[in-house]
Formats: sequence, C-alpha cells, structure tokens
Amino acid sequence: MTTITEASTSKFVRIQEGDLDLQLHYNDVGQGAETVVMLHGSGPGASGWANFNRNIEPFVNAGYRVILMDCPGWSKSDPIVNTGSRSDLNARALKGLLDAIGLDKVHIVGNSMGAHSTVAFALANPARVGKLILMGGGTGGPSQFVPMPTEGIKLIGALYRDPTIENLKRMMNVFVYDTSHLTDELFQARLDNMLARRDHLENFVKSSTANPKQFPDLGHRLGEISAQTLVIWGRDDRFVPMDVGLRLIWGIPNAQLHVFNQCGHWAQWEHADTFNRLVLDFLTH
Ligand SMILES: O=C(O)/C=C/C(=O)/C=C/C=C(\O)C(=O)O
Repeated sequence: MTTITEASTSKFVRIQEGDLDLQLHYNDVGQGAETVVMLHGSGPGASGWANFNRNIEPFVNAGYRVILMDCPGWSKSDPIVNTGSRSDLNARALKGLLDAIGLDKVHIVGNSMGAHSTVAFALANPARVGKLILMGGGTGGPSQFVPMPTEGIKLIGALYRDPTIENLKRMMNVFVYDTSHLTDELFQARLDNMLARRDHLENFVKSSTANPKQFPDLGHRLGEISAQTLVIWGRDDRFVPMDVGLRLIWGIPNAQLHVFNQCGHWAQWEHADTFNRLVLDFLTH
C-alpha cells in the first residue's frame, strides 16, 4: 500500500465564483465513490492537513475519497482580506472547488470555522450536501453561559498579532484538554506553517479589525437544513463553548450531538480513534 503524504496529494485549482477569483490549495486523497470534504479551523497556521492528519487515512481505508480544502487566506491558498461573512466566503470557495473538480454532492466534516462554513454551504447549496459533521462550531453568535470572546479566541487574536512560539504555546495549551500530547515537533510544525505565510496573518488581523464578526449567527436559519447532521463537541472546549452545540441540535431538525469528556477544541485529534469510528458509522447508516 502506498503511503499517503501531504506532498503526494497536494493540488491547486483556480476558482471563479462570482467576484471571487483565486487559487485554492487542496489535498485529494483516495478514490471512493463517495467524497468527504474536511474543512479546517481558523487558527494561525491551520490547514486541512494539519487539522485532520489523524483522520485522513481511516476514511480513505473505509473507501472514501477525502478532499481537504485550504480556505482562502490559509496555508497554500491565495491570500485575502475578508470584510464580510467568512463563513459565506469559505462556502463560495468550496462551491468553486467542487464545480472545478466535478463533484456534485459531498459529505462535509467541518472543524470550528470549518463547521461555520459547512452550515453556510449547506444553506446555499442544499442539493449538494450528503451528511454533515459539525465539530466545535456551526454558527457564530453568543454562548448563554460563557463570556465571549472566549479565552481561546482571545489567544488566537494575540497569536495572529504577535506570532511567537510563546504565544503559540499559550494558545495550544488552552486548545486541548490533555497538554501532555503537545510535542515540541508539533509546536515547531505549527510555527513553521504560521511564519511561512505572514501575509495570511496580517490579512486576518486586517479582516478582523474591519469586521470583528467574521462568523455571523446563522441560528435563525438552522431549521432550513434537512441533511442528517452529527454535532461533535469537547466538554472542555475553551474556544467555542459546548452550548453552541446545543443550539445546533435545537435548530437542525435531523441533528444529534456527541460530547467527548476530557476534550478541548480539537476532538478529531484528541479522540481520533473514537471520532473516526463514530463518524464512519454515522456516514454508513
Ligand atoms: O471564532 C470561531 O468561532 C472559530 C474559531 C476557530 O475556527 C478556531 C479554530 C482553530 C483551529 O482548529 C486550529 O487548528 O487552529
């Protein structure tokens, strides 16, 4: 069996979606009849590969084609300053990507910002979604219990403004429940990703200054989503609080919620084996 690597699955595509005209980077892995798109979160240095490296192979081995889209303004995709809804921007980018590579209908796993963007995509393109998996996100808007912005989101902001290893460690230590799994190698890889694209970091700060509400509250539209939806959360999420997940299952008619104990904002990584089994079972039945 050939080893799956970032380099061997790396692809670029030019998309034109209305006034959105840019080059996107994505990874295309496996050859299944059904496709799972994975959308990463908004932290500095995030990418599809960085967010989902513990999930790609199990999905491919289960027979799925996996597409990891790097959102505009992240990783090897083109830079952008975004002053409107970033959820809508990413949804338009995903539509452009799917059109360009000829995919009609996909399942989507969205992490945090990726989950906000998944909901925006499903609302705009209901016929093109199979099942949805929303993790640590799905809509912006307030928590009923936790002051916002949360401590995690404040640390992301600090890291974007001042991308040092110290600020990265401060953020990552709040990111996960069990920090003993955060290795120097992981910190270094993430720091390298961040510093490779200072233009992305600067653009994120410009975007958030121009429009602090990059992820609007889509709560009032959740009832329009008919797709079967699995919402996954970490009980100890200090970035996007768990009660946002309760709002999602209140709003989306065909939604169920799984909460991981001892889990922060990265369920797909912190509880990878259970996460993979749970999602693959949900996709199959
Ligand atoms: O502000 C929000 O609602 C969303 C925040 C995020 O998307 C944070 C995600 C962070 C990561 O997943 C990462 O890998 O940095």
